[in-house]
Amino acid sequence: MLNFSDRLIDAIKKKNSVLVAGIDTTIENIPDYFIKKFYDNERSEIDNLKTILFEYNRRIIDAVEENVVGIKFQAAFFEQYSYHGFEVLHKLCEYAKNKKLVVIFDGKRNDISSSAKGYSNAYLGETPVFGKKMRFFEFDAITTNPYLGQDGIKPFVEDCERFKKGLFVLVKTSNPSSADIQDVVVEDKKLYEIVAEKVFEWGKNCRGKEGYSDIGAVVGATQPEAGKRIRHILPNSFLLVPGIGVQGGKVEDLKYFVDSNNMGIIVNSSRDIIYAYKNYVHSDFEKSSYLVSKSIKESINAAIS
Ligand SMILES: O=c1ccn([C@@H]2O[C@H](COP(=O)(O)O)[C@@H](O)[C@H]2O)c(=O)[nH]1
Repeated sequence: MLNFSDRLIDAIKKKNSVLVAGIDTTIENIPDYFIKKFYDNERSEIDNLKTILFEYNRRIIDAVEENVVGIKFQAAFFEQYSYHGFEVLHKLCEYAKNKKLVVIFDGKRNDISSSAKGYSNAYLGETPVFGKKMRFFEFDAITTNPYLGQDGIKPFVEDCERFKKGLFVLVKTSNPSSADIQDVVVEDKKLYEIVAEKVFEWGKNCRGKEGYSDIGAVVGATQPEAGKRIRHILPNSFLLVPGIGVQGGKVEDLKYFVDSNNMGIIVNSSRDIIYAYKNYVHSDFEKSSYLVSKSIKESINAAIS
């Protein structure tokens, strides 16, 4: 099997898209007509929740697959429904994977090394069970928190090497308070620059045949200045860039995040795509999500070409 970065490059070329659709769906935001269609009074509330959450997101995936290179599943939106949500996440991950989409688990996980290994087993690798190895999820990549340093990251990096998976380490996030900690200056450098240097170190032995590392970084689209700096520190890493649209990140600024080949980024959009029906003339949510994802894909391509 190819390295994660090589698989990602192949998928980008095939789709002519660096857009990733984010699945951040809550039941409250699913259109009433869709809920009515699938809600069955004979079923339990939990069974209705699972059915409707799966059926809505499955249709979103079908609607956008032509325009996106992958799907990013935000853990929080499944965790809020406890293990019922995780059952749906499991099915959706498999569904997207069968469509040859790159699937990312956005869980921002990490801990001390023994616990980090548990996370990595779950989402990237295998979990030992009664002397056998069991694989529970088929994600291609995961987002991680760098705060615990190298021993927390190592289990993930080892599984990336072993199972040809990818990692996106939080370096500079898109939220308004990201400066509180990430911009703190330590010995003339901002903390996020030091984290980016660590990402370079952690990823320098995990390169695919195209020369890109399988260990990348999350950098918010709302942070073009940081994007420029981080690209300089990480010339051969993929940047996962969330924050366009609702959060205020501008597609035109993506030119600061790409590498010298105008490559090396994937760009996430969640709410603009999954709830496109709210802003669109089409009452049909699938058509709305299709049209919005097509338009975002085209505007990104124009901005980085
Ligand atoms: O810095 C970060 C890291 C992660 N995210 C996640 O991306 C999506 C963004 O959703 P939109 O609806 O497109 O704003 C969401 O899942 C965040 O948790 C981020 O926004 N910024």
